[in-house]
Amino acid sequence: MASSIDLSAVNFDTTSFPALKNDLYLRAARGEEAERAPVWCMRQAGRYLPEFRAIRVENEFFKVCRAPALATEVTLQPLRRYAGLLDAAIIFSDILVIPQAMGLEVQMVPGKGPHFPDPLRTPDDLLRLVDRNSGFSVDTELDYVYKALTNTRHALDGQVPLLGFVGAPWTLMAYMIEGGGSKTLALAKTWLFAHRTAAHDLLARVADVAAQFLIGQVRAGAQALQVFESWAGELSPQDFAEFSLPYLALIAERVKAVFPDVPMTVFAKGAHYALEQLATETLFDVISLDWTIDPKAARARVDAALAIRTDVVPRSVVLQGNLDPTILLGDEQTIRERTAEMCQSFGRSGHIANLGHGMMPSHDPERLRVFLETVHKSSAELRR
Ligand SMILES: Cc1c2[nH]c(c1CCC(=O)O)Cc1[nH]c(c(CCC(=O)O)c1C)Cc1[nH]c(c(CCC(=O)O)c1C)Cc1[nH]c(c(C)c1CCC(=O)O)C2
Repeated sequence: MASSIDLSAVNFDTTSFPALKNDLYLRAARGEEAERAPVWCMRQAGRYLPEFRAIRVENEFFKVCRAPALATEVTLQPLRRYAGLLDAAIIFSDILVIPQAMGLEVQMVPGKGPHFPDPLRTPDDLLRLVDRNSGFSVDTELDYVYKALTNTRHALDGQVPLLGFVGAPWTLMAYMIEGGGSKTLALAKTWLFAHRTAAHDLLARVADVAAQFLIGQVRAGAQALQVFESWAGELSPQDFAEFSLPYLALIAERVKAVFPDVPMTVFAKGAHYALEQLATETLFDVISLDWTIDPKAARARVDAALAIRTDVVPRSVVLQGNLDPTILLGDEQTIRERTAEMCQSFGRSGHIANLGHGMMPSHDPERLRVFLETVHKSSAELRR
């Protein structure tokens, strides 16, 4: 199967792209009226799909990220399988391409996840990172992601919009110091409380790269952007306010200064304590929720926070989410019920349907189809 992909059949022309045929996601993300909630899934391309695993047999994870034809192929796999059911494509890549570009080695260990053989240990290790001052160019280092985006945008032929993404500074810092996944993030959090200046230095450098990278992704063809702060929930509200929020806000500000009309989503997993701040102190258009918060409560809190802010330009904030991904391990009847309840709970507007986190390798692809079909049906009924 993998060998049938022609690696030379690529198109890197960024001057013209096919016309968009389904703009439901973009309209919803901008807070415009939509006939139903658009739907897509985090990790919609991944190991739960046999066609993805088939590609991975012969191709190491980062090789797929770096070969535009392969990245395009796996990005399109869920679009093909769930024809007409997904309203967005997300480029196949990883948040860890930034630490790699900044000079750290990252391996993807089968069955274990990401592994940094030589992570940052002490503030002195910051000298090992390359940045703008050492002649490093984001656009050169990460050009392979731009090529994957451009080629994928052509291959999509306007079926749905193409999303680009980055990892947020705190989450990337945590990986760069922990060297992989961790239960407590004790090493990374040591920096917050023992090396506070170095922590801010690192966060600022990553934020700078992330903002430039997102701008480059739009130039390459991304039509909307998402920032993943997957480890926000490990921070107290006070520490989120110091070590995460300002960098999220900075990234959105810098991208919006160049591309004000490109919708931006923030997914700060576990940080529902910060909903009000995300809504009023950043320029993100969409806040993505995990499943630990009731959508109705989230909507009410965001709207209340926006209503009392008379000092900013009035804006609406769209919510994305938030079905617990493990519900897709349940029976079809339960998936239908819980998905319909979720749609109802988000209400008749301002919702992009998604899971509260990514697809898991143990998911049955047919259960995801039930979720997608149910969103189409219940959301349209709700708005009729
Ligand atoms: C934390 C994080 C990472 N990567 C990402 C995040 C943020 C989202 C989240 O919180 O889950 C983001 C990501 N990673 C991947 C995508 C592709 C696009 C999509 O959503 O379909 C996206 C958006 C592919 C991937 N990234 C990874 C895979 C599986 C690796 C493989 O094919 O062997 C995929 C499809 C590997 C990866 N990459 C990362 C981890 C922790 C792992 C291992 C996780 C696992 O075992 O499922 C870091």
